[in-house]
Amino acid sequence: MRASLIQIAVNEGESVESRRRRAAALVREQAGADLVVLPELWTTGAFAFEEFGREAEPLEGPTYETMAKAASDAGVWLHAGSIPERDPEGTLYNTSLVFTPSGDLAAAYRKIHRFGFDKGEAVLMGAGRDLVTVRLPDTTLGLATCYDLRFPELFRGLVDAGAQTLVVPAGWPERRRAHWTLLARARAVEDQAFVLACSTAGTHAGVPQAGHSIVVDPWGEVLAEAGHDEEVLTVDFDPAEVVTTRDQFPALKDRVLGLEPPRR
Ligand SMILES: NC(=O)CCC(=O)C(=O)O
Repeated sequence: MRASLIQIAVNEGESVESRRRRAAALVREQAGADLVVLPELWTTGAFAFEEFGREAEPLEGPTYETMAKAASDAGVWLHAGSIPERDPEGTLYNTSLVFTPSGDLAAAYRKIHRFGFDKGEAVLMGAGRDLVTVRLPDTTLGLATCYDLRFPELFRGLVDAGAQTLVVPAGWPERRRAHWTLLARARAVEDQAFVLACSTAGTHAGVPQAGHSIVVDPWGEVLAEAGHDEEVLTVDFDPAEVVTTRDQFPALKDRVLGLEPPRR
């Protein structure tokens, strides 16, 4: 299976419309890949909080339309990263879109863990509640977004729902790049799954982005890692390795659930 992670640069000098056109062109260039992945909130930038309300779209808005067409033009499964979605009641969500090679929507995932503590995304956006998996011909994707990477229980939920390839679009800052790489590898090792983690390049809202999109195999080995700037990271992997790893080192079967809290 071939996956291409588009580590697009999100800089303030470029309009959302220009970046949307550029992202679509980059997706079309990946014809021949099985799966193409874009990062989190690449239209606005994940830290450009003031843009969320201004650039929010209905689910089937301009980014949806452009990406559906790009997926069908390229004939690829497309995880189109996430958009600031405005639902019919006016609530904003950080929503990922996955399209089939025919350009139909296969899944939408609203980010569950919002970043920012008492500001930014955490106060501007609503939280998703639903785990989302997507069945591809050769693997099952489990969807998560950026800050979700810090919450292993979400990923265990995805594994329990059948996920074998964990896809994590992000707008991760350079300041915490070491966490990004460490957590991507940790999720791969503990869940015995492929991790495809696609971040942004560039600088927006004064926050330099980490880049360093990364693909990790179920043994925790890094199959490919991008540099700091915009690039397309392409990797070939065998999704069946999830099954062999889980068979040969069946640690997931040793999970003990429902432990008692300490007695005082
Ligand atoms: N957009 C995000 O979720 C940023 C997450 C982050 O910076 C971190 O977890 O650290």
